[in-house]
Amino acid sequence: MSIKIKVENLVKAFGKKEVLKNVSFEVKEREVFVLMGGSGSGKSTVIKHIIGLLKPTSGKIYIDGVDITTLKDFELIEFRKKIGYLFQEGALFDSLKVWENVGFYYLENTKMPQDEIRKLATQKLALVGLKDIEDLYPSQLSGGMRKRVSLARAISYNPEIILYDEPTSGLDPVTSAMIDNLILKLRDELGVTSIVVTHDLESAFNIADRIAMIHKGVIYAIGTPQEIKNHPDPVVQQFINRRPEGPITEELMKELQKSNNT
Ligand SMILES: Nc1ncnc2c1ncn2[C@@H]1O[C@H](COP(=O)(O)OP(=O)(O)OP(=O)(O)O)[C@@H](O)[C@H]1O
Repeated sequence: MSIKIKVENLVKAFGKKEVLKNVSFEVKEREVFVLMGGSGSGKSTVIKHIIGLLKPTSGKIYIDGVDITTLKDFELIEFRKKIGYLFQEGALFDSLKVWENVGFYYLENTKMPQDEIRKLATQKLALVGLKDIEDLYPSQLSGGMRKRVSLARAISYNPEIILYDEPTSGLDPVTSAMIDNLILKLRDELGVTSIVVTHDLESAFNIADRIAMIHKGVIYAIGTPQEIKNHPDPVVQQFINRRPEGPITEELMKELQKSNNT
């Protein structure tokens, strides 16, 4: 399988704070690649670079062999059509109806008649298990429904790559399982390549072809779900077994002490 996304020596600093110290990984075509790590470890920052919303301090990001960090703004806009992005907080437009949110790309960028866009929105909504909500506004939906509407929007223009930022957070277990199935269905039926940022360990182990753990600004561990389960490193074991005590907590306490003393 060919390499769809390659992140090479990605470094990102916000002011003096270096969030990503040196992140490198490759995602193969049709792969479901899960990125996990503690809060604030830089997962969303990584995927914002892949869609070109952030520019690296240094490093390269290749999509289909093209280094997107060197693209001009108009080239980047064209390139983004390959990529669907499910924002962590959903990011729906409150003043637009559900169908307009889902069909936003077509309303903004094409001359497609409105009734066709609406039909397309209905189809995408059905894919995420929603119906008869086209004319509602986001404020009239539950959190889980809003998340699924965002997902319907992310898949509206049939992207080759989908970046999911915590797709199952705030969802009930059944809806979460449905989203997991949808991620796999998009891979199997449409050949989509996915990067999924998640804290939901059950979902991660269910859907991942490979899992990478980001810690201290680098890719700390990477492998198949089985390899990660059997990983000998105590940091990985503390994380995947949700243990409150261990090296991650100890490092955190040391950092807190250090900042209290300065
Ligand atoms: N635009 C920004 N300006 C300044 N700091 C930022 C910016 N974006 C992210 N950060 C910082 O970078 C760090 C990583 O943030 P990021 O959102 O990537 O983490 P995350 O791993 O996705 O966290 P979570 O799991 O809590 O969503 C955090 O300390 C955050 O405050």
